[in-house]
Amino acid sequence: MDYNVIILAAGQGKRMNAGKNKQWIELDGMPVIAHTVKVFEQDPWCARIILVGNEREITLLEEFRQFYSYRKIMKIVPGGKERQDSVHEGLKALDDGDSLVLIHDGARPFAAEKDIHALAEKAAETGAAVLAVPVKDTIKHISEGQVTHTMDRSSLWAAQTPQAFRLSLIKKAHEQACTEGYVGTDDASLAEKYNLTVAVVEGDYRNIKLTTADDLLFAKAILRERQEAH
Ligand SMILES: Nc1ccn([C@@H]2O[C@H](COP(=O)(O)OP(=O)(O)OP(=O)(O)O)[C@@H](O)[C@H]2O)c(=O)n1
Ligand SMILES: C[C@](O)(CO)[C@H](O)COP(=O)(O)O
Repeated sequence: MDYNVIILAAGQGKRMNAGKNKQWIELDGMPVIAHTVKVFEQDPWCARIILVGNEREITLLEEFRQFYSYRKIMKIVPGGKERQDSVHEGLKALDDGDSLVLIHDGARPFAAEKDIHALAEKAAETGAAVLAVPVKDTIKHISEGQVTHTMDRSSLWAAQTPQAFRLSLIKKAHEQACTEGYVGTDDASLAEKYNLTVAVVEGDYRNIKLTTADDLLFAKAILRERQEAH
């Protein structure tokens, strides 16, 4: 099995409040983005990486690629204002419509190879698949400071990345969304909007997105657990 991956690093990390793009925060002496790229550099199924970065950080990303001798990064392209715009830019860098593309947040450094493989296999079969985990909390619907109702948790799952698609399908969905001005918070939601079936592969709770400062505590614990396992 062969896939290409688009890794997104063109955000600002406002909620992390680190005074810089959160991709450059160091964990175990390596920036977050280096941990994320390493997962795919090491995965034999990954053929090519498209890295999407901030316009003003492209040179920094070129230097980063050289420093870590990452060989699979085929292109480093500037992203856009929203995550969806950045994915769209990444998709434009790929042109084999039949191929499988994975789309992944640079801010998720702990995706496990076995989950990536299960996801790729599922998308190769169905055209579109996401990693997700069942929600653990009770979820309330709130309006004007009051609970309107409690959701049925048995059908609620939290979507993660990577998400995997046949390139032609997700390109078409992104182009249509762009034309219509539709914005979704992930790529699968665009596929859903245009009536594509999206399969779910159960992921791992450790595949966190580093969003706020408290996520770094969990990240450090995950790295410590890995070191102890070796
Ligand atoms: N215009 C954007 C916005 C986000 N991302 C990327 O999408 C991933 C998930 O987004 P998120 O966690 O929201 O990152 P930020 O946008 O950086 O964070 P914030 O919303 O707190 O500013 C991150 O790896 C981020 O770099 C991107 O490539 N381009
Ligand atoms: C794509 C994503 O990581 C799936 O959980 C998430 O939707 C990104 O969301 P954010 O709004 O950019 O934090």
